[in-house]
Amino acid sequence: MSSFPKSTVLGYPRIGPRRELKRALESYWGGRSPRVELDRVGAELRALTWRRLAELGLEGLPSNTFSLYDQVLDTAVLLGAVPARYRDAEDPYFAMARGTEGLAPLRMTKWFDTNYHYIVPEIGPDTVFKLDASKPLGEVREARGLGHETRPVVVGPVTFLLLGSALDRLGDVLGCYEELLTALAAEGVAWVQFDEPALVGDRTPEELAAVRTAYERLGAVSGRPSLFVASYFGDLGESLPVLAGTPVEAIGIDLVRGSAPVADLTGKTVVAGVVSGRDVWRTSPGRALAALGAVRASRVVVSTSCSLLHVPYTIDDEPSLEPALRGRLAFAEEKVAEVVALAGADFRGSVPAGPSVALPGPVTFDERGPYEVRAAAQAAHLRLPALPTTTIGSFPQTGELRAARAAVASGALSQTGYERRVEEEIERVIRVQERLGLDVLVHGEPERNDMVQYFAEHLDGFAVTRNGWVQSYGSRCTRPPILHGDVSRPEPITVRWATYAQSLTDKPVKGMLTGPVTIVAWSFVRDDLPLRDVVFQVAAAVREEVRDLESAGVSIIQVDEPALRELLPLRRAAQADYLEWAVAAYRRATSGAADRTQIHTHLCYSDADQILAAIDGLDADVTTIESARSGARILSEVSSFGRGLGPGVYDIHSPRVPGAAEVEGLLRRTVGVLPVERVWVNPDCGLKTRTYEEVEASLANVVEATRRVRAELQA
Ligand SMILES: Nc1nc2c(c(=O)[nH]1)N[C@@H](CNc1ccc(C(=O)N[C@@H](CCC(=O)N[C@@H](CCC(=O)N[C@@H](CCC(=O)O)C(=O)O)C(=O)O)C(=O)O)cc1)CN2
Ligand code: MET
Ligand SMILES: [Zn+2]
Repeated sequence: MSSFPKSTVLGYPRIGPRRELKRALESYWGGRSPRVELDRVGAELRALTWRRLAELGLEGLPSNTFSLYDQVLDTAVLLGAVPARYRDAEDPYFAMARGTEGLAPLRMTKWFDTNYHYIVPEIGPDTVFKLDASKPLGEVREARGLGHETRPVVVGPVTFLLLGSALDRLGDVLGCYEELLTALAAEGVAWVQFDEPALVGDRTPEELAAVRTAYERLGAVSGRPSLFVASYFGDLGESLPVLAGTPVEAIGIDLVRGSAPVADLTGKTVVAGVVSGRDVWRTSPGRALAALGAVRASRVVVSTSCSLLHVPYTIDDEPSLEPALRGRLAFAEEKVAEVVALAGADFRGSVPAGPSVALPGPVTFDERGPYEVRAAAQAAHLRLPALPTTTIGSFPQTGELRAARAAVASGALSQTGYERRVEEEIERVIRVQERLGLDVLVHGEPERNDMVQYFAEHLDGFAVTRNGWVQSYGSRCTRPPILHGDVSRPEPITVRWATYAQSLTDKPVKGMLTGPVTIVAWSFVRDDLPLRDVVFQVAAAVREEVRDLESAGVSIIQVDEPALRELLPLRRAAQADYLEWAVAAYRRATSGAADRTQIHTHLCYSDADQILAAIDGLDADVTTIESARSGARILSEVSSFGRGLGPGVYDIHSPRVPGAAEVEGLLRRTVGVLPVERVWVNPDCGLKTRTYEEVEASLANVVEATRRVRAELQA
């Protein structure tokens, strides 16, 4: 058995330093380039990654970390878990990821507590697992052709099945994993990495037994490669002794989120994640060496805390960042260099650092009146019809708008010219909504590159990047802002666009803000303050914006919190505390509004179930949530809120235009469950990724469906 190389990373970005993969994918999907071109770009990106990692001196190179869409979807394909309805599609892989005309895609949801989304495996009792190892084998061979020996990375059986809610199929799936090990051994592969992030969550005794069964069976495969089970995003807790009791040779432990295990792991290799894959800060050598020194194992390998998928490629691509800040930063390439440097240091006998102390957060206090009082004041002021229709905020982000922003950055377009362009777009959005007959209008958010980055650009304490793209799902990326100092709002941010929009119409226009939890969740955040203190600073800035919008005459203000669920700690023991301060921060941001100002909030993930009480606690006058795909279940659960509710009447993630009858059906179901006077009618989420053609057709049907249901109410 070969020993584990002394330095490694658990995974690497794959979208390309200039988003080459995004462009190749979108060009292929749009029919503008052939499949061979997409495959050529993929091969080039893989070669670039291996070459770079080797140049930086990393010894243990991973493979199969590339993906054309998502590594969980790749695992489903590896195991043959392709639902029958996709098998005849022209391209089953992308059909599962994105759907086709007439075929809805598989569900997509957040990867643990990150802003990365994976495709949820659909596994039923009839799923026939059958190994197709062409991708991992292909990457191993491809790397070898380039002179690199690699360690293929595959989502492990327990995590894969838990994500697919099908742990009962363990016995069947293990057959495929056994075959995979045999195939990799035949290829001369020395080590294989199974990612098991699900093991850092609370696991039942049955689930722990599944871990034991899985790795005992895989450990018994004769002639197999050495097994490395990687955990990340937290502590293994009760899963660690279970794993340690199986024949796996190496265990990956997140020493940034988690702490060094007290257990003696003699006999095992520990792949110690001391360089964070979740932030962009340089690693403190003292802290890292102390963490490494505290591990008791036969061999300690230096690694990242998780895949580097969640950070941008390199700070070399950010020449305009302030030098003082730059010096504190490490993106993927710089983190690899840190791993290599730490692996070259002698860390035995280093002393553990003292634990950091959390400060108590500010308490909430409410100035707003009780809901009944607010609702009456708002009704008198707004005079809305029953079943008011509205949208979630953004309208299509056209290529023209993006190009205009790029032109400002390059100096080809003046700031005034750009602002005029934004105003034209706002006017277009207002006219479209008036023509459609919507009741509560939005300005469409054309001035925003992103609902978080835009605010970061206008707040002190944040820096933004030029090329710091991180994959969010498929070809979609974000540039998470860097929250590095105390946050404050030098001047109003959205007021001029909101008042401009309101000046064009007699219908109420909603002001549109992003909430403090979401701004922080979708940024890279300083680590010298407790997260909640940072969130409260952002809440104070949002609160000022709410007040200024109100003073400018805006009578409905929406404060979005789509990431409220995402930051929920993976362990139940920590959840109540998080939810308490997150809700308090939201109320801090919104409770400066007068009773007659209507506060809306928006959340758009189907797995809201676990945080319903917290959503209720936000105390928003109106809550719009995703529901078109999750169905009636969510309706009955939110019916107890006792305030306004807008369960989405159609899914905006697909280009499909819902028929009026279909929307009418959903709406009838909604008013069957919720008191009609509290129901709002809206799509599931913002419309920025759609085209005007799709949006106008869909919204026309929403308005028509609402008209039909209203007519009956009056009858
Ligand atoms: N931060 C964040 N997280 C989120 C969401 C969100 O809206 N924001 N929504 C959920 C789903 N996730 C999403 C993530 C990204 C996108 C998305 O559409 N991203 C855009 C980029 C948005 C952006 O930053 N746009 C910039 C830059 C656009 C650009 O590509 N510009 C060109 C130049 C312009 C041109 O000529 O086209 C370039 O830089 O090369 C702008 O509009 O200004 C993309 O990948 O295409 C959508 C949803 C959950 N997480
Ligand atoms: N107001 C935002 C929008 O409509 C909310 C999006 S939630 C991901 O785009
Ligand atoms: Zn949304």
